[in-house]
Amino acid sequence: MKYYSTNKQAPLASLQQAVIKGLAEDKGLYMPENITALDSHIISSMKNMNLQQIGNIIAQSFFGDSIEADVLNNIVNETLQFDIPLINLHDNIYSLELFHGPTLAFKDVGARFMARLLKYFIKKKGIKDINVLVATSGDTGSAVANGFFGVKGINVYILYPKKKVSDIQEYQFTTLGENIFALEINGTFDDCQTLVKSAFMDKELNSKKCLTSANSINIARFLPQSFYYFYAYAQLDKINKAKKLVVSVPCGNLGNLCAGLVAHKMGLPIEHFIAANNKNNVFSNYLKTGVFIPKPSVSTYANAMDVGNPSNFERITDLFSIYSSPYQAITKQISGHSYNDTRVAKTMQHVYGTYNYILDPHGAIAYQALIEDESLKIDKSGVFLETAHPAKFKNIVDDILGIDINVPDALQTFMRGKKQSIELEKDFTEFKNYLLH
Ligand SMILES: Cc1ncc(COP(=O)(O)O)c(C=O)c1O
Ligand SMILES: N[C@@H](CCOP(=O)(O)O)C(=O)O
Repeated sequence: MKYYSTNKQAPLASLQQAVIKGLAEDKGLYMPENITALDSHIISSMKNMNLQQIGNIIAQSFFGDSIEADVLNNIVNETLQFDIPLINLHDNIYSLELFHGPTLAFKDVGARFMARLLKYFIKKKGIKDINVLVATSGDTGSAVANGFFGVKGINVYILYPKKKVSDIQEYQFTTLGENIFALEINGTFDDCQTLVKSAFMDKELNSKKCLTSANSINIARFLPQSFYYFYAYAQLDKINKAKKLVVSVPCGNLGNLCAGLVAHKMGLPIEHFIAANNKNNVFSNYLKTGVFIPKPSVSTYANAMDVGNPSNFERITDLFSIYSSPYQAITKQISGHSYNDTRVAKTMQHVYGTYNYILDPHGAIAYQALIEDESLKIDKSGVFLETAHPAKFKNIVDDILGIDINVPDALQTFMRGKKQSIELEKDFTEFKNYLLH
């Protein structure tokens, strides 16, 4: 399988090239040339499979012609060492709990997969030294740091917006040391993302350093995120509730939603998607107006979704470019909602008070969008993605719910470490000089 750039101005790349490069040289995002539809009987047999077995089928379909079967199989099995349970919250509403991995957010799936695949490719190619650049609004940083920690020959640079991630998230990627370097940028997540993308376009930097990205711009981070859409379906199918499925996704950089759309293109019968935004509503505005206008992000309770210029918008438009009217096709498939912090707090209080379930602010946005969206009728099943453990946002959750949420051991371990970070301005020359020092 070859990968093309969404900007269509770069040569096709092999999987190995796409993973090692991260971003295409025309600044576009790589997409697979073919997204093969699975036979419906394979999808219906998934109800009798576990997560690893399902992950292997999907991975085989994407990457099977580029990697030996046993290698791919091991990568998938090592990646998916935790469950992703679907919890019936009430009536026809289900929470897909994506926070049971080591860093307690959905990013663990893509980050663990990518770390293993990159290790395999750099060994095969004899690359001795590679630098992974990551922009994070909170969760990608910790998942990638965890995935690459201690791996010889790989240095990870995590760019995060100063004072705009939760305390626990910050501990998770600033306390590890060794090959993990945290760069505290005086700006927003979008500034961090722009610095990373600029680094890939800089000739001098690329002639001196081998650079790649572990954001969802990297195909190996992005595509594995479709595994769990199939697994959610399989869990519902097992209890005869998979017909007429609506999925609500809390959106920031749009990688997670886009992975769901890829799963749908592979034949997964999801009837409708809901894109749930916080006040950073560039995408839900686009769904309403047809105009995509990036804007500076504002800080919200759901900080990991504070994105003003989502990267994967171009993958979404690319997926729908086969239609004569892409915008109409997109809005038929996806509806959008946006909520402010007051609404998020009310939702969290309502769900905790009524169902004794603690939502994190990101999941709360997806839940609210799901129950409000007109696509969710009584005969349908509604799934929202609960993308992070609520304890990652302890201060906010405790304040809103008046509780003292228990912090799992996995998170407490990080909090015992010492923060080490380097402060930088949102200035490319400063960042470049830092990388070259
Ligand atoms: C907890 C959480 N929810 C939702 C999102 C938004 O996901 P995406 O950037 O793939 O749209 C993020 C950030 O990626 C996140 O960390
Ligand atoms: N919300 C993300 C932002 C980066 O998203 P990515 O999926 O493109 O890596 C975060 O938590 O860092």
